[in-house]
Amino acid sequence: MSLRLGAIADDYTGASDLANTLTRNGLRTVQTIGVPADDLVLPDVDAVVIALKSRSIPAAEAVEKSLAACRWLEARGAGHILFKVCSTFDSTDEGNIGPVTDALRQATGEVIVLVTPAFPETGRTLYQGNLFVAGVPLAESPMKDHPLNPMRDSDLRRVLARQSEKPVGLIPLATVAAGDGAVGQRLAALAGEGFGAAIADAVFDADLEILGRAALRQRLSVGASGLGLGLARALADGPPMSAAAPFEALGGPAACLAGSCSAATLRQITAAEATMPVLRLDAEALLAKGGAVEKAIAWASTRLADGPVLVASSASPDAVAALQARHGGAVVGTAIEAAFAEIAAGLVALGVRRLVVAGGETSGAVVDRLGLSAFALGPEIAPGVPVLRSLGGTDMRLALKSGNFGGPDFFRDALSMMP
Ligand SMILES: Nc1ncnc2c1ncn2[C@@H]1O[C@H](COP(=O)(O)OP(=O)(O)OP(=O)(O)O)[C@@H](O)[C@H]1O
Ligand SMILES: O=C(O)[C@@H](O)C(=O)CO
Repeated sequence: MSLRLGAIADDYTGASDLANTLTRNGLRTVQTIGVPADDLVLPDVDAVVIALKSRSIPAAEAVEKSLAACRWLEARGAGHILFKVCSTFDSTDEGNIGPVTDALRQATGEVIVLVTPAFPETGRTLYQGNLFVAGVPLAESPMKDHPLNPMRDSDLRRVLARQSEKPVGLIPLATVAAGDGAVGQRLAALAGEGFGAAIADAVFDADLEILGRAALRQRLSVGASGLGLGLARALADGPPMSAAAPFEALGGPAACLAGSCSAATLRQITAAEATMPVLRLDAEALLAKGGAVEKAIAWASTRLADGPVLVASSASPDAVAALQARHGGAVVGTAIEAAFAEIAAGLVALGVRRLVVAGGETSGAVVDRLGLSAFALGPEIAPGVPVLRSLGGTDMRLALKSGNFGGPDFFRDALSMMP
């Protein structure tokens, strides 16, 4: 297997989002959970997306895991490495996008790295280095209230510079519009001036096609699914495909778990109440570890025979802030993720093989606890969210939804595509 593209994703939902985009744009792709074990048999593919849970861990650990993934991909011949970050650039002033980019740049022998989280299909666009989410500046979007990495600066040059060893420059939209040659010249000029990274503006998929071609002249780039689209279209032999083939039906009980507190997930949970039983977890009770997990599994066990259920801890920004003020943000996040991991294990013990999980960190905790090692890509449920089939181990169908992705009826839509 000699890979055309190797990707390192900083969370599991982001990895399936990217793998979906690569697949739809003509690259046969598989998603692995961490660096694959030597005995994991992978299909013949053009691209591997290694999913890490490295977005919100200490920067040094994120660097170490990302370098290990890079070494594995390069050993399989990956011609280009994409570090997949969130389309809302989720990170803090301590990292981890900057430190990982610096380390990968050095490991790949690059001088400067093209960076763009633009993903127009989901409303993420970049102009003058400023990120917009559905037309709203990042710092005014719901991302300003994220439980783990509130984003309160829309200028990504400043955001990335605060995390980086070297200054961060800009590839303005006018340069992008002038073509991949102009982008290459701008990168070379910035490198000559000592810049280590350049934020590239992009508003339309056509901009990302140009950036994909320019990025491929380098060993490394950093971005979200939009850049994945550009890279895949430049690398693929065939035309984009409209839809991946569905997997065979699995049947049996199905469940949804939501640990995401993103605005889209909150709306989706409310909508789900019309179509399935919903258990809203008491976050204080989960932290108290007084049997809340066991009660949630027992609640599900009496309902699963009648149809899918949804278990959610999701809360409004005010409630999240109040809980974090009482216990500390990291303590809260880790405890709730651990609770979801145990609930997922309990559901699988009850026979659940079809599972929808909302939230990147939540998905990471669940998938790790279930011991799943890789996924094949199925049809797209919503932009950025494919149906996944586990490879090796227990046969399962999953959907790992990024917090802000999906329409109001996402949970119902996902289950209908995972028979
Ligand atoms: N009621 C709650 N109060 C505080 N924190 C919560 C609550 N419920 C869940 N959390 C935590 O909030 C975090 C949500 O992050 P997660 O990545 O799962 O969702 P997201 O950020 O919306 O998704 P994505 O990263 O895919 O955009 C997790 O650490 C989760 O444990
Ligand atoms: O890029 C995105 O927005 C998503 O793939 C993601 O990474 C959310 O966790």
